[in-house]
This record gives sequence, structure tokens and C-alpha cells, in this order.
Amino acid sequence: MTAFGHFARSLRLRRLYRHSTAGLMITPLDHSISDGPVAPKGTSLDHLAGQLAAGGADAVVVHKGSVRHISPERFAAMSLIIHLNASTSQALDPDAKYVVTQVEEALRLGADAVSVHVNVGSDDERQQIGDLGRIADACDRWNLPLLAMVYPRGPRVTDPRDPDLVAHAVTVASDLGADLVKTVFLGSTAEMLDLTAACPVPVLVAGGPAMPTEEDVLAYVRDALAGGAGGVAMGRNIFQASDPRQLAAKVARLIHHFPEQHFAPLAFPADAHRAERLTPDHLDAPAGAPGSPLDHDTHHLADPSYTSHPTGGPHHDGRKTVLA
Ligand SMILES: O=C(CO)COP(=O)(O)O
Ligand SMILES: N[C@@H](CC=O)C(=O)O
Repeated sequence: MTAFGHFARSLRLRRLYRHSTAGLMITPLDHSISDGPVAPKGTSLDHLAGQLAAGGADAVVVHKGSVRHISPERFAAMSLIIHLNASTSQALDPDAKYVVTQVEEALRLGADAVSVHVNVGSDDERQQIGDLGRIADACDRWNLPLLAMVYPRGPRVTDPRDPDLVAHAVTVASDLGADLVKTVFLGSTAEMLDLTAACPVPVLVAGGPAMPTEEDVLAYVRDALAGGAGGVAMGRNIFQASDPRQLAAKVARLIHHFPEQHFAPLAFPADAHRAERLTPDHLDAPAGAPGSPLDHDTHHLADPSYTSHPTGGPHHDGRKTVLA
């Protein structure tokens, strides 16, 4: 290990942020096991994946068998996250998630990262937290980034958006080694700011059930970002939209161009070197203004002079460090 974290894990995390270091737009499609088909009627999973990739999604989360039905071409500009546990809505206890494949299998399938869902407060919590710990160990062995989806859910959880409960849930995820954590939006930007400030890894918000209008979705994403979220892992609102590609593009654009850079996946020695080439004027320029880092649009990642923050090293601004 170096001060910049393990190279291979850093590299894979960096690739997740292929479009922008400002944040992530991930679309989970693991609902296929919990609730049934995710692709709009009459279309295929491959078509949906193509729309998401064309819209600028950074990654999709899918179950292991789904990758057989998606063309590898879809992942030319989008990462593949394999989901490792499952349950169906028909189960006696739908909150009880069980492991259906391993980190090694995900690697064999070409995964760029893996994800695991934990319902904190469920009757089955003991098993799920144990699974998260074991999966985190395997991710450490293979240097594979880990996304933990953590939700307060279970018979004793009366308010799944209780800020203390959600803060507890995301802490479970970061304490056991998740690189990214996905959870519910708390309902207000102020509450989100407290949550995200206390969590050492980026917090991605889930979308929840489909909202009535596209503008509702975009306002929700704006609020989450203003609350310090590191992006979204938004499923139903995207794949149930009348035009998933178009809405994915709008959401991705909001996230990828968000002016505040919350964290720095570019924590490589080479980036410290690149950072020296940005003058303070560049860094102070308003977002999108000539000379500001965001002036580069999404092409900035191809620009060797681009970096997301002035020091280039692991970035502690009171929020997060993607790499340690
Ligand atoms: O947990 C989820 C998918 O993994 C739910 O995502 P959405 O709420 O955005 O549909
Ligand atoms: N990760 C989610 C999938 C969506 O329904 C869950 O298991 O609840």
C-alpha cells in the first residue's frame, strides 16, 4: 500500500469516474431479481443498457446472468458492477438478502466493481453484515471497488429515513470497507449535509419509486448534490422513464457538471504533478467560466492538465476521500 492506496483499486475506482470526477451516475438494474424485468416492455436488457451508456451513465449494476444478455460493446464507455446478493419481493422475508455469487466470479465476468445490499434492522441483519464483511475482505484481496447499498429496513424500523438510523447504516458500510455507499435521500438538503459530512466515503442516493415528472427527478438530484451526495444510484426513475436515454443524459449532465468537487478519485502521484499545471486562477474561476476546470465539459478527462482539486493528493475537505 502507498499513501495513494493500492494502485489496482485506485485504478479501478478512477475508471468508474470516467466521465467526470464531480460525481457518479449509476443505474442499478438489480431490481430484476427483486421485482421482475427491468427493460421497458417490448425491449431488451441490451437495448436498455445501450440507452444508458448513450446517456452517459457511469455504470450499471446487474446480476451475474444478466451480463450474458448485454453486448460487451455497451461497456466501452460505461462500467460494469455485478450485484452479489438478492431476494425476491415474494419471499417470506424480502428484507433477507443472501449471497448469490462471489467476488471472484464477478471478476471472471469482467466486473469493474461489485455491490452488495444490506438491510440494517432486518431480522436477517446478522447474516447480511457478515456477508458484507466477507465480501469486503475479498474485494481487498482482489482490489475491486465495493459499493454497499445500505437501507434501514425491517420490522423494528418505523422510519427508514430517520437521519440517525441512516447515518448508522452508512457507517456500517464504510466501517466494513465499502468505497461507495448508496442509501435513501433523507428528505432535506440540510439533513443530507449532516449525513454526507459524517461519512468518509461518497454517499450516492437511490431514486426510489418513479416520480411524476422529469423535473421532479432533476430537482431531486440537484437537492441530493447540494446535500453533498457523490451522485446517484438511480434505478426505477431512469429505466421506467418514457425515454431512459434522454433522462439519463439529463441526470448525468447535472452530476458530471456539478460545480463542487466533493472528492478526488484522481489520487495518483501523477495527478499531483498535473495539478501544478493549474494556476490558482483556473481553480477559482466560476464553474463553466473560461479557464475553470468545468470549462472542459466532459472532455476534461482527456485533458492532461485537468485535475479536480488543487493538491492532487488524497483530498480531505471535511467530506470525503475516495481513495485512502
Ligand atoms: O436499491 C435499489 C436498486 O439497487 C433501488 O434503486 P431505486 O430506488 O433508484 O430504484
Ligand atoms: N437493491 C434493491 C433492488 C431493487 O429493488 C433491493 O434489493 O431492494
